[in-house]
Amino acid sequence: MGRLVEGVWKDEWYDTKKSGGNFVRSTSGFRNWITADGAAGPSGEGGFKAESGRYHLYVSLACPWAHRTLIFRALKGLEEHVSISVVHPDMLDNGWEFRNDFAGTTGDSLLGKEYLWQVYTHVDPEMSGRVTVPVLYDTQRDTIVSNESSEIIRMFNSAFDGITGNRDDYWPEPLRDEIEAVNARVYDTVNNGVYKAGFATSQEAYDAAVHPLFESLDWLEDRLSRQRYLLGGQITEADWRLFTTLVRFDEVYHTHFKCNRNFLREMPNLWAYARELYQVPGVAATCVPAHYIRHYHYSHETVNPHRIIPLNPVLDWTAPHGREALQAA
Ligand SMILES: N[C@@H](CCC(=O)N[C@@H](CS)C(=O)NCC(=O)O)C(=O)O
Repeated sequence: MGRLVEGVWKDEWYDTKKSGGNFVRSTSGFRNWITADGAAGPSGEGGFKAESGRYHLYVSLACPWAHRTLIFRALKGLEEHVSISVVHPDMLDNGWEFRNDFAGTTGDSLLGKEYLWQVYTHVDPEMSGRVTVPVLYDTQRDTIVSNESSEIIRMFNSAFDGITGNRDDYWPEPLRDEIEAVNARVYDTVNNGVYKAGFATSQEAYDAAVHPLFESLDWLEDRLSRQRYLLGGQITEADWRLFTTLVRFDEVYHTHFKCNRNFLREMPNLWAYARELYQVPGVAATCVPAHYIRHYHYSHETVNPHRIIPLNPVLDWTAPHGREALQAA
C-alpha cells in the first residue's frame, strides 16, 4: 500500500491522524471519456472514440469499484471488445502487483509491468497520487482514459452500443435525478461507509460510519420490500453500484470491517434482491470470493495484523430469489 510522489513510489498506509481517525478516500486523477464518436465527454479531453480492441481494463477481482466495471463489461457484451488484466489480490508494500501465482490473475497482459504504479508512471513519469484500480487504458494513445469507476460504467453503458448492438440502458434519462439521489446516499453510507467503519482509527470515526451504514441498509430493506429494484421495476446502475458492496458483505465487511449489527443474509429483502442480481446472466462470473476474502484479510495489516483468513460460511447465491412477485410494484 502506498502512493506515488513525483513519479517515485512511497510505501505508506492511509494517514488517518490528520483526519481525526477518519478514512478519507482521494479523488481519481484521470477523467477522460470514451464516446461513440470521440467527442469530449463531461470531463477531460476528447479523442477517445469507441473502437473494438482499442481499450484495456486493469482490475482487481477483490475491489468493489473495479467490480462495477467488470459487471458493465459483461452486461453490455464488451468482453470481446475490451481486454482485461487482473492484479494479484495481495496489495502490499508495492501496492497492486501483477504476480501470477493466484488463480484468476493474469499478469499485465498489455504492458508487461510488474506493479500497477508502473502503468501510471508509464503514462506520467512525474505523477503524484494514489494508484488505484480500475484503470481504463487506451492502447492507441498509450495513456490512461479514466481511473474513476462511476464514469467508466457510464461509458460502457452506451459508448459502444453501435459496435455491440446492445442497447440495454442502466442510466435511463427519465430516472437520472433519482438514480443520482440514491447513488449519493448509497455511496457515502454503504459503498464507502463500510471502508470508513473498517479503516476508522478512533471509536468516534467508527461510530460515525457504522450507524449511518445500518440506517441505510434498513432504508434499503424497507424500499426493497415494496419494489423489485432500487428505482422500481427496472435494473439501473444504482442496483449494480449497491450490489458490489452487498456481495462482499457477509464474508468481508461484517467481520473484517466490523460492520456486524447484521449479516446481509439476515435481511430478507436485501438478501433475495442481491441473489437476483447475482443470477443475472454474466454477473456470477465476475464475483470471485477467493480474491476478495484473500485481499482484505491479507492486505490490511493494520486491521488484521496476523493475516489470518477466517473460516467463512458458504452462502448459496443460486437459491431461488422469488422477487418476480414484486414486478408490478
Ligand atoms: N474512485 C475510485 C476508487 C477506486 C479505489 O479506491 N480502488 C481501491 C481498491 S478497492 C484501490 O485501488 N486502492 C489503492 C489505494 O488507495 O492505494 C473509483 O471508484 O474508481
